[in-house]
Amino acid sequence: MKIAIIGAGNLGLSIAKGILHSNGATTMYLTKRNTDSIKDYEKYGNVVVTSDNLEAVKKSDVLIFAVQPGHFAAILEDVKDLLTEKHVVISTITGFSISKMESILGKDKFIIRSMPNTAISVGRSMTCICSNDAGRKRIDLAKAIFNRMGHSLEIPEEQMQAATVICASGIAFWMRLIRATTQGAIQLGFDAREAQELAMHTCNGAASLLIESGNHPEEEIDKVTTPMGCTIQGLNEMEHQGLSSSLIRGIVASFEKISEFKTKN
Ligand SMILES: NC(=O)C1=CN([C@@H]2O[C@H](COP(=O)(O)OP(=O)(O)OC[C@H]3O[C@@H](n4cnc5c(N)ncnc54)[C@H](O)[C@@H]3O)[C@@H](O)[C@H]2O)C=CC1
Ligand SMILES: O=C(O)[C@@H]1CCC=N1
Repeated sequence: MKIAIIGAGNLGLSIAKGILHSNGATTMYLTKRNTDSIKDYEKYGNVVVTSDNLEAVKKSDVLIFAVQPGHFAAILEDVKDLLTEKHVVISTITGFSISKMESILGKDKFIIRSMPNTAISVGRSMTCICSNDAGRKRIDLAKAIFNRMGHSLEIPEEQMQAATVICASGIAFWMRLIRATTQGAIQLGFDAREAQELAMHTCNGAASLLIESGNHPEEEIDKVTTPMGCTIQGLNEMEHQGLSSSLIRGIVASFEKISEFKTKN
């Protein structure tokens, strides 16, 4: 697979790391306007670093765009005449609709809109995807690419903003929960490094339990909560203080913000 990542910034480089981690490409082009900070990637023999988007597009089949929303239309205009039947266009751009991409590239192009998260760099992204009509022919290819770097789910385009909140911003939300747990563990006497180790591996274990068993979280909670025990005591206190409510409200506030962005653009 010949992949180009157009816009090797935070997310683009996370994807590049995920692709390298999973041996997911025969060649990979990484583009950026100023390439100094990413030249090191050329130490991987199959990686080409360049500021020339046109060269990257010509030499690649799968084009993953990870630039800021304000730059995307102009870049599509620049490359559109180079697109052929071999190309699959995958956008990771927040709030940029498929119809907007089609209006620049044409409806006949294979277009996939995706929302990965930065855990793609370690092969653990939750990635939501959707496509235009033509792109349906390449949706399995897109899923295969993202499944090598985590888990993917096809969703209707209307849910893409909500998926951004849950999956992309979600990394930040979960980080805060892990940090808060770490702070609690330090207060109980662990040193900072151990406290984080306990917090993050417990978090990993909890998610893995659900992924592997298919169980509802409450089924797993029931197994841990001894009647009159310490777990239910802690859990109820967290709920009295608004744990679930605060998470839900934060998610809704984040969605309101992203919806505002959509209206403005
Ligand atoms: N950071 C995240 O967790 C997520 C970000 N996104 C989306 O991904 C996109 C990129 O976000 P970030 O990586 O955070 O931004 P960023 O600013 O770190 O990266 C964008 C990169 O594009 C490069 N660039 C600008 N113009 C270019 C051009 N003409 N040709 C080639 N490269 C060019 C910039 O030099 C920069 O390195 C955004 O649209 C964002 O909405 C989506 C999901 C998650
Ligand atoms: O915070 C943001 O607005 C962007 C979208 C998803 C991740 N970062």
